[in-house]
Amino acid sequence: MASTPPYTLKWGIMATGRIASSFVKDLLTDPTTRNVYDVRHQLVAVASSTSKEKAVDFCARVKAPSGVKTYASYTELVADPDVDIVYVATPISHHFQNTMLALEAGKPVLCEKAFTVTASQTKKLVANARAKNLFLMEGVWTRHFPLSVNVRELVSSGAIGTVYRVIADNSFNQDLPDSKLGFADSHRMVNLDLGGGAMLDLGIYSLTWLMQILYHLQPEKEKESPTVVSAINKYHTGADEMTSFIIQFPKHKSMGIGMTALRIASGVDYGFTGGPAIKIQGSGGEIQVLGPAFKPRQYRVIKKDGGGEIEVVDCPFPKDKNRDDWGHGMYWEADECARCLRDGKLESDTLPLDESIVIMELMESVLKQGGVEYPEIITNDVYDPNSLLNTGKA
Ligand SMILES: NC(=O)C1=CN([C@@H]2O[C@H](COP(=O)(O)OP(=O)(O)OC[C@H]3O[C@@H](n4cnc5c(N)ncnc54)[C@H](OP(=O)(O)O)[C@@H]3O)[C@@H](O)[C@H]2O)C=CC1
Ligand SMILES: O=C1OC[C@@H](O)[C@H](O)[C@H]1O
Repeated sequence: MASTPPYTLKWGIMATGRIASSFVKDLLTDPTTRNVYDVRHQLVAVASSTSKEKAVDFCARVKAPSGVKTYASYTELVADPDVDIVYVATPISHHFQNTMLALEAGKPVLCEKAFTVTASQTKKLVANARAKNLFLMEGVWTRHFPLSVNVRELVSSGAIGTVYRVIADNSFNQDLPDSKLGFADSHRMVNLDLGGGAMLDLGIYSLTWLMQILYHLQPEKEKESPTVVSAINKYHTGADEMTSFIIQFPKHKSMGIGMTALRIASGVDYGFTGGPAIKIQGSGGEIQVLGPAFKPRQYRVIKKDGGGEIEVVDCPFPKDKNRDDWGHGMYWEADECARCLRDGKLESDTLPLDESIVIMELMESVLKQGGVEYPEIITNDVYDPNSLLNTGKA
């Protein structure tokens, strides 16, 4: 246990949707329930682009402590001097303009995945954060799980030899009769206006598994950006509903095979009975990761010379009994933000900004090869504080 008092990070929450609620409930859990003693979190403000009532209702829903400020605009939130960092929890379509709004107001940002709709937008966010000396991170929570940390360490230690291939799938079982999916056409999962489609929302997790092993662990001097080929089936809205891609690292002789789909599932029971959705294959063995690619719960290590023995490691998500037994797993990325801000770091070593740019370039290429096109208002990379995406008002 640390003897100095924990560093407190004061959060401002932009948007009041589903993931904002899960994230804030995680912020409000006691960090010691996950054995964290060096940092803690305080919710200071919540903003809805729609109305103050929505922000007030949100606070009630997450059982926020009294005194949290509520705003009816994102502009008011980013101007609040008590806010240390802004969490952007809007649809993907809005991330570029909303993150820029916060950076322009001098606020560090944690922005939900996918970072943006285009690579050019991500590059502009990164350039702006760097120019202003502000912390910025893409919110790919899975990277910060102890499970991911353990698996990366295992691979680095050579536990399964040289890794030559990673296979990862993140697919949702949303098939309905008449070629329909279980989302209304207006839903952010399939609506092009909101950056919808399997790749940006779910495929990013498959790509995360490929990249955190095959790219992130490469020594800095040998970092090799991969080439990519893809195949896409489109939904009737124009968004991608089934997307597969192969990334290749010629110098390292390695490949990653990524899949995502809205119509079928990632195997029976996310791999617990039907085979894992993530396999990390090396010259000396294999690591299998079980559970949904965005929230896996177990990994298995099978060594070539292990005589058939399988090491099974469960990685639970700590819950806080005093917060309705809540604990989703987003607190680890929040802890990472707190440690970075405490230590004066402008980016995380776990998901560096240059890596987010490479990831965004890959996703853009995957979608372009499949002919997916998003509307101009959400691909535009010119910041506009008065954009409908910032004000919510036409
Ligand atoms: N890390 C994870 O596990 C998950 C991450 N996500 C990511 O989080 C983001 C938000 O997803 P989610 O919370 O499920 O989405 P929701 O639709 O539930 O919420 C989005 C919120 O954004 C705000 N918003 C602003 N403009 C619009 C608009 N035109 N249409 C809809 N909402 C708008 C709204 O809040 P308000 O009216 O208050 O401004 C709304 O409540 C996405 O980027 C998604 O990829 C989503 C789910 C899981
Ligand atoms: O990020 C995500 O992970 C969990 C899914 O339920 C959600 O749709 C997606 O946005």
